[in-house]
Amino acid sequence: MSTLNTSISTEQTQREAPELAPAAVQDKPEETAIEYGQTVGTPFADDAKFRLRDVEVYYGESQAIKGVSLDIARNEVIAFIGPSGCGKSTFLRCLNRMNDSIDICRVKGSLELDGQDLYDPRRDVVELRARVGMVFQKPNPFPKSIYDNVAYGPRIHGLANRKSELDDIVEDSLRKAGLWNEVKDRLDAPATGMSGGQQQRLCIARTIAVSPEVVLMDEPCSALDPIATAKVEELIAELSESYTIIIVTHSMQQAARVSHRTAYFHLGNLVEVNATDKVFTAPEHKLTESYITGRFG
Ligand SMILES: Nc1ncnc2c1ncn2[C@@H]1O[C@H](COP(=O)(O)OP(=O)(O)OP(=O)(O)O)[C@@H](O)[C@H]1O
Repeated sequence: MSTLNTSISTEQTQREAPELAPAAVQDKPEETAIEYGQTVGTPFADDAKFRLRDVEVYYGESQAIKGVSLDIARNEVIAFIGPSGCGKSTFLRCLNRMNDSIDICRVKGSLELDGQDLYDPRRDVVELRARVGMVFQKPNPFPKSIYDNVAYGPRIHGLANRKSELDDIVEDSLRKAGLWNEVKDRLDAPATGMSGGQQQRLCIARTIAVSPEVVLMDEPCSALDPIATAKVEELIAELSESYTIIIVTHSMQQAARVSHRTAYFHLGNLVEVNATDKVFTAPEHKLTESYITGRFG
């Protein structure tokens, strides 16, 4: 087990995905490892924000997550990658109990945030989702003004006593989301009139306005053009200084640019977790290697 280096520079975020090393795949665990739910690499961390053990998720009778154990360290950026349907989003949604809203979904296993049971029935889920915020694939601003989108969370959580305090939170959140200069003169304009990339950064501002500890991102750039994507990726690097960030992405280049560790999922199993450079240059598992070299997925 090693302590993660969780600092990441803008320069790192802008680098290209490293060249793959397909020759280095001999003597890797075969698919049999998956049958036993073993994960190769470094799934555990010294400074765990999330401690997740033997997590299983079912939709009715169908099992989507098959005994996944993983630590997510404080202030790390971890990317979840894998073929479509492998369970990345399902596992991500366990972390702020978004799956609770799906009637047929059952979550089993031990899931802890800061040593406390995430699924304790006494837990206030609204408070949990403020601590563990989420940014979705498609920007989903409320049909309100730019200001009110960001002020919404702080208002319902009672984070500001006076209008001036709320103004400060809105400005600070928009600055952190790299949006302040673009919108400061039109805070009363409808958010739906912004570009897609601006809307996504507004959704990030809305998420961070309630001072979360963790930000979950489910393919946050899939609806964005390359320029808007680059801005969001820069933002992820900046936010990683203050927050734990977990990002689901179909873009291996994006995972390579933004994350410290990468977790590779396959058919509901967590196959490999390693430092991102290692996953993309010298993966330990044959399935990871097959995926990153484009043999499937
Ligand atoms: N609401 C749901 N009801 C029933 N089954 C679901 C539901 N959501 C997901 N599943 C199933 O769970 C499995 C994992 O889906 P999930 O969306 O988590 O995968 P994913 O890796 O995020 O896929 P993608 O990359 O396509 O978004 C799939 O077989 C999917 O069909």
